[in-house]
Amino acid sequence: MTKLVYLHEPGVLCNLARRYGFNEIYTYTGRILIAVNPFAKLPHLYDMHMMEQYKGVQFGELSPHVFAVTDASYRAMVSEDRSQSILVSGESGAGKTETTKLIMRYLTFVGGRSTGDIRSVEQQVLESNPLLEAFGNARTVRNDNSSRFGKFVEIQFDKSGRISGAAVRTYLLERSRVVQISESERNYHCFYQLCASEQDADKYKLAHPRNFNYLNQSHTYELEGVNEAEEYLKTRRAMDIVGISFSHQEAIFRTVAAILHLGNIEFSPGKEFDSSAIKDEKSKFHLQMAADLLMVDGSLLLSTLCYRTIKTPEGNIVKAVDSSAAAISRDALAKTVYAQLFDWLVDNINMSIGQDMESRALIGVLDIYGFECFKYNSFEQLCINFANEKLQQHFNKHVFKMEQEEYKTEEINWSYIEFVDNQDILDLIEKKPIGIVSLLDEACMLGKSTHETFAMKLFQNFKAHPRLEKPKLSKTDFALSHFAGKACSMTSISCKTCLEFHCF
Ligand SMILES: Nc1ncnc2c1ncn2[C@@H]1O[C@H](COP(=O)(O)OP(=O)(O)OP(=O)(O)O)[C@@H](O)[C@H]1O
Repeated sequence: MTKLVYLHEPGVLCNLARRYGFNEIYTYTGRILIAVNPFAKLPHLYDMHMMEQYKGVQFGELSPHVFAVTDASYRAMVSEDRSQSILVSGESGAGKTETTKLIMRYLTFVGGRSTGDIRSVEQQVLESNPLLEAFGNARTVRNDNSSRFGKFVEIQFDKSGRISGAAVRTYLLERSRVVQISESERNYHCFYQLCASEQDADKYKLAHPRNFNYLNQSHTYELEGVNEAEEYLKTRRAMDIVGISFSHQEAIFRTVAAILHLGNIEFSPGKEFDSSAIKDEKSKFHLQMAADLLMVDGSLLLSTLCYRTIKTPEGNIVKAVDSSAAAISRDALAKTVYAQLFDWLVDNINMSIGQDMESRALIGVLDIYGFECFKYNSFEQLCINFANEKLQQHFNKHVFKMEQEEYKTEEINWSYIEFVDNQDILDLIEKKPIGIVSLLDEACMLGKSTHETFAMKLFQNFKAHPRLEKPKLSKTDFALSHFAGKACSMTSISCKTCLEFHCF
């Protein structure tokens, strides 16, 4: 890419398209590898012969390839005795998860496990994939099996450069999906698998997904070519492999079923002003089911949803909430329980794979959502885009700031590269005591905050901030101007995210 005469967006796109036309899906921009998803199996690109070709070869000597990047990272770790990271970023369906798997395969090839274990780390991490996918993947408009969480896979090495352990760390699980799904999309796969599981579905009083509010909002139940009952058995098998006991497996699916029943509890206005009550007999049934499955007291669960406790210096005050607030509490509970279940699963996977706490160095592969900008954006998009701004800052610091400092000290003659520093937007979001996150924290702590009061406070504090905009027709939305794309040091894409404020 850097050899192009005109280094601008049309030139870059044309170059990528022409190379793609010759089945060249990889292209370098300096040390960055751009991959264009082939959406076709290209086994010759990834076979043993290919891995052998790239092993130990100087970066840039052979055609651009994900193995070359991984090899360079491995060599740097061994020669500099320092941990390395590979960032895999892109929009949904771009091929991040596939690329992460290829990186792991290559690392196992060059650093094969030292302990004589028959199952390689790659195998173990891959074997845990069906489990992570059942609970962390869902159908989106872009991808039938879209990962709805970020993942940092750590491959740990001993002093001789052999793999000694691994761990998976997950980030930013899309919790909102548990209670809310858009048209043509689905909730997490595990819900549909359990509904199709026949005996277990009967045991937990489940039925077709159309009967559950958390699954029927999008009217999309099936995935092409997927048999949910078979997938359920695969998930169970993956749990066996990871070493999750039968009783724990039962507890996991009890929790999944409880969430579905929780979603069917509806509220109506209570007798007193601003209070709520359970709506009807059907809701009562689901409340009792949810309580039984979660092993809690049904009436206590109901009062937890219909009342809130405010802590004051004089003691706790219990206050009734209206039916819409009770429904928000119900959804918050469902999201929290699901997120905790997911984290628990990840911990179990890590115990099974085996981490090496004393590893010499590691190679981390970060597979994470790129910038997101939908028609309606929520707190989750704010977090995802903030994470991307942080990564961009890290990249700027290492590729531009530090590199150029080094040129300066070594008195190398070069022309200074202009880059957009995104520190201002990071400050806007994270600075204490006044930044978006601090103001949100404050709003959540004050009982009387509303979307309007939060927005007002935000605009009062950042009246003329170049990265913050007030959309014309709304009193509660705000827009952030993000910067992405500078990673290629040539494109600069401005992404505006309108965020509706939600109190969590
Ligand atoms: N290198 C590749 N070779 C062949 N097919 C690929 C390759 N990379 C991606 N694909 C195809 O693209 C699909 C989507 O890829 P993947 O799931 O890795 O995307 P993603 O970027 O992780 O998406 P999401 O963010 O939604 O999880 C895969 O199921 C696969 O069919």
